[in-house]
Amino acid sequence: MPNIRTINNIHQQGLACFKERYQVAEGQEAPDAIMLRSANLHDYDFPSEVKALARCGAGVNNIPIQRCSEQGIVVFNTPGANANAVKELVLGGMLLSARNIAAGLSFIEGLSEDMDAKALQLKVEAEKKGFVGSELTGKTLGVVGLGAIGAEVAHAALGLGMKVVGFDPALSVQAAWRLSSEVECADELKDLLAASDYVTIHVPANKHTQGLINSDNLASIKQGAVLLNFARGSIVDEDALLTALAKQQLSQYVSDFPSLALLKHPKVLSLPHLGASTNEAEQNCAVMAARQLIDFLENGNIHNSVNFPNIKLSRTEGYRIAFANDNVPKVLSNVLALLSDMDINVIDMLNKSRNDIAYTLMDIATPATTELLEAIANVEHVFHVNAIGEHA
Ligand SMILES: NC(=O)C1=CN([C@@H]2O[C@H](COP(=O)(O)OP(=O)(O)OC[C@H]3O[C@@H](n4cnc5c(N)ncnc54)[C@H](O)[C@@H]3O)[C@@H](O)[C@H]2O)C=CC1
Ligand SMILES: O=C(O)C(=O)COP(=O)(O)O
Repeated sequence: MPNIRTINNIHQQGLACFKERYQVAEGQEAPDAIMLRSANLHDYDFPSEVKALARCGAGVNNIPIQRCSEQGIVVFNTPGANANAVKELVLGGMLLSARNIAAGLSFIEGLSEDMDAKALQLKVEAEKKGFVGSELTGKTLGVVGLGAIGAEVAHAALGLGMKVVGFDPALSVQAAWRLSSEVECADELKDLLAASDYVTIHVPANKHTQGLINSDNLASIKQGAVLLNFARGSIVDEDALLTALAKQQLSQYVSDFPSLALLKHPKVLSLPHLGASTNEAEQNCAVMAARQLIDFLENGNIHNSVNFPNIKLSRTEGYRIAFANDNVPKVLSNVLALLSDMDINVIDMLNKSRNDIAYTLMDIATPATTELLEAIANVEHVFHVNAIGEHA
């Protein structure tokens, strides 16, 4: 029976997918796979049994991908499964800032309950002029990153009557197909910043996007623009942000990632990383992650991995083995020669590669023995081998 260790709060519907065929628990011993959300695993010691990690969500900056690849651990995420939830909160963030909602709420919270009804009404009507806002319709939204979330935000903004400019030089063909032709494409990030009343960031956090919004770029931003960050804190350089707020270049920063330097800043609205925290998104992500893990553990198939190639080999007959190796010549032929020497017949086979990693699924006529698995593991450049399901 395979073991699943959970970290973070994983939606019950996702856990229910494993039925009684699996042992699933927080802190489960000898886990074949780990399911998690935002927990930081950079200093985590992976037990030797771990074959897969499933991030119930989009961002994988909390996972040491390179180390996982080296240890043959397949890392999955759930692209698009929480995009709608983030989109809705981004709309909320724009409205919070456009209509002074947070300031209005604190004003009301600060009123004394000792007032009579008439005094309350007079006070409200007298003070509301301090909270006059502006409308989103007719304004320009700049969307940095037009993947699953960026595209949804762009479409919702068009629906509100905003003009939308996007920037995404690495946009996938699939994502481009999803995008409305009404989204204008900026050639440079600076062009987007110069044209937008609101700028929202939807790129992954990695070494290329660290400090993507910096003093150089912020110098181009339209005077008084609002910056929204529901992607990751590291994408915005904090010193540059504070300077832009002080110089009124930016009128507000709305962020899902509170930081000590910004906590009490009057022009910063921070939320406690709530973008994907809806029942629907948590369920979508957990169910998708669980299904991907089950197909991997039971069939070796890989769908939505961030480090291994996608692969799907239908099960017909025989006994399945899977192995991963450095993506260099001769490994496959060496493994096939070994099978031939051991008089083992191959019924079906699929080999895929991605960057430095090659991965093979093979259905053989007889159950894989420990001797066979050890022999494959000893082939030069093979770094992981596994018998899928019941074997000898
Ligand atoms: N606040 C929250 O709770 C959540 C935050 N996120 C964050 O949002 C990020 C994006 O999520 P998705 O849209 O689902 O991912 P996605 O992978 O569908 O889209 C990301 C897009 O960013 C583009 N991109 C990458 N580098 C870029 C750059 N330098 N400039 C412009 N575009 C660039 C890519 O080409 C891709 O189209 C996640 O990586 C995660 O960090 C995701 C979900 C929830
Ligand atoms: O999916 C993402 O990238 C998120 O940031 C969501 O994080 P969470 O699952 O709510 O901890």
